[in-house]
Amino acid sequence: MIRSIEVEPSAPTALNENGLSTILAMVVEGVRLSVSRDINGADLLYSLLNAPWLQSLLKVYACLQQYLTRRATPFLPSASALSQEVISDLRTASPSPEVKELHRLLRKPHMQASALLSAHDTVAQKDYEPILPPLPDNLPDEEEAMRIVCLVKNKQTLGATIKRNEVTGEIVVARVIHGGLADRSGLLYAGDKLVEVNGVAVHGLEPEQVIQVLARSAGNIVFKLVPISDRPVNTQTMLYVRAMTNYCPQQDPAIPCADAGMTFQKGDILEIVDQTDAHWWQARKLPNTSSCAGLIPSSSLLKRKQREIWWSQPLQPHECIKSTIFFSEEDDMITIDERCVETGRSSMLYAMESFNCMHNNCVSAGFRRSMRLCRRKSQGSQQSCYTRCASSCSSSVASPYEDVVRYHRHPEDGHRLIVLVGSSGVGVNELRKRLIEINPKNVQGPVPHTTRPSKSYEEVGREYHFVSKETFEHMVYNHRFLEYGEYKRHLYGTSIESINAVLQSGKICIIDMEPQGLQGVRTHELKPFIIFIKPPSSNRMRETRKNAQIITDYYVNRPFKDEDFQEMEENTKKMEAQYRQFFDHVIVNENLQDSCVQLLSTVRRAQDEPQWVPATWLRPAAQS
Ligand SMILES: Nc1ncnc2c1ncn2[C@@H]1O[C@H](COP(=O)(O)OP(=O)(O)OP(=O)(O)O)[C@@H](O)[C@H]1O
Repeated sequence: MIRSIEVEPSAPTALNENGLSTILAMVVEGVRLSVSRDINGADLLYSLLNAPWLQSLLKVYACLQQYLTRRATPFLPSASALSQEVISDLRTASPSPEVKELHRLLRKPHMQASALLSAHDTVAQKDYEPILPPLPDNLPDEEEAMRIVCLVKNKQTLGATIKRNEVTGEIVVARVIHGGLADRSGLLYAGDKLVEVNGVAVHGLEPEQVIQVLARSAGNIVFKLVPISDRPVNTQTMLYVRAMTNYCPQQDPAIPCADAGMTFQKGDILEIVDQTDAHWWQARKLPNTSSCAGLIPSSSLLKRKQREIWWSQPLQPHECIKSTIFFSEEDDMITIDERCVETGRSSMLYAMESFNCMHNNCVSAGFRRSMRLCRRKSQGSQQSCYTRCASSCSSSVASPYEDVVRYHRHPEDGHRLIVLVGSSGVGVNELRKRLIEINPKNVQGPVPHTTRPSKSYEEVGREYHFVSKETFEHMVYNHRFLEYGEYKRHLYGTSIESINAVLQSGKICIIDMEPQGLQGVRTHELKPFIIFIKPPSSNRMRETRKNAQIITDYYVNRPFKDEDFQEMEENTKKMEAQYRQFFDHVIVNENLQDSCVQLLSTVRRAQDEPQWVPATWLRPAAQS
């Protein structure tokens, strides 16, 4: 017969530190009575309630209850010293089993000075709650509600800026910098009115004079302030951006406080932690997120300046954007240096044929000697090949910050396109070729298109896709080429189809291209990972390129000359200055073998590890 177990009702027991145990004890007693009355299931319940693990849990619970009501204070601040004392006493004590066990326990490595007890002492000796000075008791009744804030000065800056209200003469906290001392204290807020700093009345003082008072203070800084009534709440979510321009607060006359500003360079990933101010955001530079944030101009502020300068520039035909713009005309503060290709003046001489890479389809495709020669010419003379213009070209150029997200390629997704960029002669082709040679099953270059007739030893679709001029021009018209050019009246180009063909075969596609084309290749379909190849110092170049040959217009190559190294260095600097924001990784090609290893591991990481990519690549619908 199943009957419910009845527990004698009793006066409600407060659930204090022993409350739960008491209730359970009563339940156990009730169940015990039920057992004696032979109620079905009571035996089981009784044994469950009496189980040792339940009793132990109750003890832990009771301890935690006690802990919640009491402040944790150390019994002594030097447990490790005491432990050493006990160990030495135990050596002379009678060797009972208890003494031996205690001795053994205290000598265990985790109890010794460097571990548990030492950690205990470090915590015990810290004073986490500095005693604040008592509130003055002679505060007049009519005075506004004041707050006394005491901050303990350390090596860190205060992390707050102040300004003076020119009408009232009041000194107000202008902004509290995220992660700074003031912010972490949680006691100072933007808008708080300062009344006194370390006992000095600040009304009517210049902000610089207040700073001097602060600088003089040693130890604690005591602020007397009228708190702001409505604290602004930062409800914005964290935003990550890639800087598309350089910024130096020290050269920015418009920044409210240069010392609170943060320098950044093109390509830096920034975590925007506060956008409350429409003009001045607070940001941290990744990967160092533990640091205090700094002030940076907001996107709209930079855009406005860009637009002002845009209209002051004469329009240049056939160019989407091609300008070197300065934020401040006087002092050269922010260089916004964008170029969205599509230049129309010169045709770049393009590919002829491979002279040295005819072994198989994988290696021969795309290694075009004459293309490298033409690029060298185009780099030297500032000419450019034709390149594809991104659909979002003008909008992305206008954005000083590009929204980015972490992208971790799913193993079933297509591989990311690997793009190598570098000054002519630096070793881009050599590295690309070697990567394909050591990984022919996994890595491949795209097969270029050409309008020239095929040679006897060439196979359709191996060295080139041989197409008619009409077909080629149709492809140009439909933006199907990443790069194309003309050489000896024949057209040559790298098409998106040929890249997709490699990617769809499940291989990693690797290309090299002129930096002017990077904007056009940065699409969500290709998700390119761009690697910049840099030369080492001229001296190291001289040493490492002793036996290297630079390709020439003739069939015979020649050794490198000092002028080549110099030119390479200059071109590298120019490329970095202009396109650095697009580089996901930089390899200094000093030792060829090391560079190959580095390239291989970088390519793997690009495919298998999370990377920052433009947010529009994962939300293409948002692309405008
Ligand atoms: N780290 C290195 N150490 C020694 N020699 C190198 C190194 N890297 C490349 N080389 C050699 O330098 C020469 C030029 O390299 P490569 O042809 O790859 O240049 P590139 O960057 O493709 O330039 P271009 O576009 O002008 O062809 C080649 O002979 C190559 O073998």
